[in-house]
Amino acid sequence: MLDVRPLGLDGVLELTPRRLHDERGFFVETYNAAALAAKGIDIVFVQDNHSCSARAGTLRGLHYQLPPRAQAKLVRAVRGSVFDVVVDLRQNSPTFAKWCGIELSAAKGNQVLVPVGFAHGFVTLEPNTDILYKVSDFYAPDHDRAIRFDDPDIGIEWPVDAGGLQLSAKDRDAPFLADAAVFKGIE
Ligand SMILES: Cc1cn([C@H]2C[C@H](O)[C@@H](COP(=O)(O)OP(=O)(O)O[C@H]3O[C@H](C)C(=O)[C@H](O)[C@H]3O)O2)c(=O)[nH]c1=O
Repeated sequence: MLDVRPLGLDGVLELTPRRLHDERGFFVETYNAAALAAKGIDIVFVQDNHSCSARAGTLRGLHYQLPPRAQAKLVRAVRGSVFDVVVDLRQNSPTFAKWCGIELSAAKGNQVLVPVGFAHGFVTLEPNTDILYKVSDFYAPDHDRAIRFDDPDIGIEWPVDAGGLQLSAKDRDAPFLADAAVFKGIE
């Protein structure tokens, strides 16, 4: 009932729960802890978040929380679509500063699992896009961090023109990776 596809960075997965269609439409278990555990994913999520972005080209990220409040995330689009990006911030990782991206859409019903140790961001691909996501620790403003979405040392190939992006001040003024706190001691 749950398809899992590795996305090339350690522990970053695309999850696609199977939709059960009938003449009314469909039903899908969007989160089932036992189904995740059966795939070796034993993360306890404690908070649900919902962000709504009115415009295409709205970019949120790259965000993460530092230890001891680091968060794993399970992200999905419930309306519209995004290009979703995950960046390895584990200093000792062979894929440090590497990124992977995937389109998440309400139509596909796919999700991305972001482990602790990674930054997360997305850009909306259409107007009125709603993203729901679970996190494995509560919001901790003092541990909340951002890195520039366009850091050349990461080199994310966003599928939208940088000129027309909508960014929060926090994201517009975020530091480059070289000046940011990263995850030490997590392999
Ligand atoms: C994340 C969060 C934020 N807030 C408050 C703080 C601000 O007053 C307001 C908007 O926060 P922010 O601008 O950080 O929201 P996004 O830019 O959507 O950031 C989120 O989206 C990127 C893609 C992520 O991966 C993170 O989960 C998260 O940082 O909500 C809360 O009250 N609780 C929370 O858990």
